[in-house]
Amino acid sequence: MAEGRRHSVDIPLSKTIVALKRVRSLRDPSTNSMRKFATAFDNVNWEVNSCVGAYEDIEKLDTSQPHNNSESEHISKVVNRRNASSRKSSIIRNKGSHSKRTIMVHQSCLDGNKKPLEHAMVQVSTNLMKEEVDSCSETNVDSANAISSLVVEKPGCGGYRRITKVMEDVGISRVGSPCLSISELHTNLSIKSNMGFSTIDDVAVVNSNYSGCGIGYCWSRTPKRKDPTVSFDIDGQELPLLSVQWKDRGYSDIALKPENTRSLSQKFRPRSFNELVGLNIVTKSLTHAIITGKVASLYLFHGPRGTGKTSTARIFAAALNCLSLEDHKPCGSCQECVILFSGRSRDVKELCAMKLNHKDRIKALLKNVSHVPFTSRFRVYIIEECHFLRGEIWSAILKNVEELSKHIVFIMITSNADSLQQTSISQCQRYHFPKIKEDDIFCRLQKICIEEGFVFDKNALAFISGKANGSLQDAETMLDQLALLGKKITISLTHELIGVVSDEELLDLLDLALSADTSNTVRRARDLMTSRIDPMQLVSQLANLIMDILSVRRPSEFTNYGRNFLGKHAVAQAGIQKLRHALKILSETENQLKTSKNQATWLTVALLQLGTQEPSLIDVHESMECSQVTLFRDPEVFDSSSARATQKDFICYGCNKLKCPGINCNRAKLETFWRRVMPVFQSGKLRRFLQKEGNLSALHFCEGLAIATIDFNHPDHVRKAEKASKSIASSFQNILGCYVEIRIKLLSTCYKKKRKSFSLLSCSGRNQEMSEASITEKVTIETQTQRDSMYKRCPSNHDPSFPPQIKQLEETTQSNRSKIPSLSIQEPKICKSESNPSEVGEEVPYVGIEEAEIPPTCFSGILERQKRFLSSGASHIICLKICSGSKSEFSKTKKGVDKAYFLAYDPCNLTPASNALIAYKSGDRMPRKYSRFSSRLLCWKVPTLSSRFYGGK
Ligand SMILES: Nc1ncnc2c1ncn2[C@@H]1O[C@H](COP(=O)(O)OP(=O)(O)OP(=O)(O)O)[C@@H](O)[C@H]1O
Ligand SMILES: [Zn+2]
Repeated sequence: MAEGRRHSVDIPLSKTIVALKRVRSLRDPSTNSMRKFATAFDNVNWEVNSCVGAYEDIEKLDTSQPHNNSESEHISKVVNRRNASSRKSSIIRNKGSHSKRTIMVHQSCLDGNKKPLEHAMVQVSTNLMKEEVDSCSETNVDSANAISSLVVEKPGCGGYRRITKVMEDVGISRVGSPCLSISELHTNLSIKSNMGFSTIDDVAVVNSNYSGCGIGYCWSRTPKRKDPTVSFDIDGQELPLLSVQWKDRGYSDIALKPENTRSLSQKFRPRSFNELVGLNIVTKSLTHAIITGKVASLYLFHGPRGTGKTSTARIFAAALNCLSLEDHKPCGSCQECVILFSGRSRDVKELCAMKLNHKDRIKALLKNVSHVPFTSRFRVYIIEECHFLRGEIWSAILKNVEELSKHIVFIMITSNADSLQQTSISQCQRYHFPKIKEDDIFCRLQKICIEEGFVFDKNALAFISGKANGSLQDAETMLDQLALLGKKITISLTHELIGVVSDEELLDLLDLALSADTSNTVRRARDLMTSRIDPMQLVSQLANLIMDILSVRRPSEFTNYGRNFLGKHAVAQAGIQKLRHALKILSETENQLKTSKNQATWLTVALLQLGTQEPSLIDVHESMECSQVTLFRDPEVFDSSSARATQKDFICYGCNKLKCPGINCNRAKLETFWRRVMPVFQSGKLRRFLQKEGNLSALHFCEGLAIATIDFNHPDHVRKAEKASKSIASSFQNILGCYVEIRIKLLSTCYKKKRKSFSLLSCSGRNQEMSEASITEKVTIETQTQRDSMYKRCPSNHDPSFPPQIKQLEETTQSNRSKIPSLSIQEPKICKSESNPSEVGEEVPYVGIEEAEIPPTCFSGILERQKRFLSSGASHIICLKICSGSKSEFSKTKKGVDKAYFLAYDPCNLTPASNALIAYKSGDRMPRKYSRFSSRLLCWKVPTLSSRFYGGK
């Protein structure tokens, strides 16, 4: 403490109090946490000391309060016995669970209880190490017990009262703050004084010279003590271990006083193994360890957050030290239990790994650890977030843990066990804390509601249970918030608070999307996303709902509406396939949304894709029912199967038909597959090369063998691809799980070279040669097929009402196909109306964009118009996307927009059948990368898109 004082800055107490008040106002209203604002105060140690000026301030504030002699008499006894030679001091420490603040009031009333407070000082501690470890341990302080950190030595001398008066004057109250209100302070203190010393809860004696263990205060905020031989006042010698008196006087009630809690989580924090929910195995094992005395020195509690790891660690620590003679431990009422649960045990410390990540600190800890426990049987160190511990710190602990006393127990806690090194955890007894089951969470919430007298709707609780994602803590927090809105917890209130939509609304949206009702899907999705729900949340809700449907978990829980939906979409196999496809799209969309600035739009696009079903690879595999993996592993088998395969018929992936002539093959499906393979290529260079130059033109399966044909336009590219054929094949194999033969093809009659077809085995000399003639023939057929296919799919050929400009545009596009780039087609029309999408559609087919703004309505207008593409059999809906990607890049080029290209979503993956839109700046050349697609695309020139287009303001 002397060390700390050297750095002290004296500030009057009145300022301290004002600061306290300010601290309270800085509290984050959503969490009531100070974490956000704590930094500035982290190392501040407020202390009232013997500074004359400060004391005068206090005197001025209140001199009228009478002193409480009975309190002081009692306390002074303790003081004298404890350390007569030390400077006597009173310390008021106020440490909320998050606020990381300490208020210390030192009082030099050496001799008695009637002297007024003489000194006051606010100390700013620069004893960093100590402070940091202090504050780290504070993060775990149960705020319910925040008051127990109020430590007053000699409260009877009047200083305390004056201070409380000051606090009262500045209006500090307990509500929403880790500080007790003045009335609570008084109440607590008077209870204490009535109960005598043994009933101290909020009052303890601290020697101001005490410098502690070097680790600072533990979560229990127990004052540190240097010399373990100095007997502590509550050491069991003067007081019975299981004091009936205590129980009778409600000591434990005070320690665990539920009114002091700030949240349901704190109030209902479990204090015995029985109260833990969903952790039967863990509790059974730990209880058994205690009963049999087989206590390990190192435990690792890992699992998702909010599943009771910390609570279990505390209960285990209490059980280890519980003095009850019965098997049911912790009893909750013996001295050890009470002290521990009131958060003041000196032998059970909770530390944060982040703060221990320092050699000196861990040294200090291990040195300290070698002492025998103060009062308890076991000294327990609970180390939170242990995945932050550095390797060397782990080693230091592991090295020492065996040599340490048998009475030392480390409990490592983490929610991220994957990041721990195997060597670190090999010595630990590991306990996994699984996610809590929804039913268990539901029961727990119900119990809390009943105890709290909330009126509740069971559906609301069920909904919260599902939303909590296995975290009971999250569920309790949600309930807590709902309870603030009134005593009745209803499902609609829950939806509103949590920002989700009801199952009915979700089903409605899903129904529209699956039925390919484009305009209504867009409208409904927009309604939801503009006012009710965040796109990310909507994706996740939709995905969960589909999973529920697929798992047929809750059909009975669906309303009539839900059952109708099930009847419509989830009865036939095709419906199930569609839902699976939808789930897949949603999961891909979720990833995409994470980096997107225009989430609502992309989600709408994804929803529109739900109606267009493309059987996934899995489906193909299933339908083929082949034992691909075995065949892949066994070249001999492959050989024979390959031979058979060549004689047999291959199933085309594109059209799912045998002997596919390649004419009606669905190119889009191949393109989608090609796109899926891309991320699997480990080499970015190869990936970019294939993406740019290659094109998957065929994929055939037969009994564990797949043959993929990739086209290139230039012999150099073919050569390059040949070199990489092995890795291309293995990437395909990774995805398909079967043997894959890669055939590389030159897509031009100008290059009539002899080409090889490659398989993985080709590297071992089993190349298959294709005749020159066959290649040329196939190439010609394919290009012709592509053109036919594109022409057939042109919406204008099916839809007589299609605007003539588009027809003309398409014709021009066709005729321009050979020219690269073939860009100048048609001047854009400017969107006249932002508000009416249909008007936009009439004015400008497909694209209507105004220089200044791209209102969402315009965009939906685009989507609206694209419905035509869908209805005419197009397989993709393509949205515009800025190609250069980043907003900053756009801003840079905003003025001279010539560099800002607006390209269709990943144009590399477009096919003629995609009927894609591509837009680019007037007068500009399309980037070379995309130019080869220009012949396949319908092109418009568009004026500048504003930044609002992609989510800017
Ligand atoms: N298994 C459980 N049984 C009873 N209550 C639980 C359980 N899990 C969580 N809770 C509730 O959640 C609160 C927080 O739990 P606790 O701090 O023990 O979880 P944790 O797993 O350590 O979480 P974190 O990883 O976020 O620290 C408790 O106060 C309690 O109310
Ligand atoms: Zn006990």
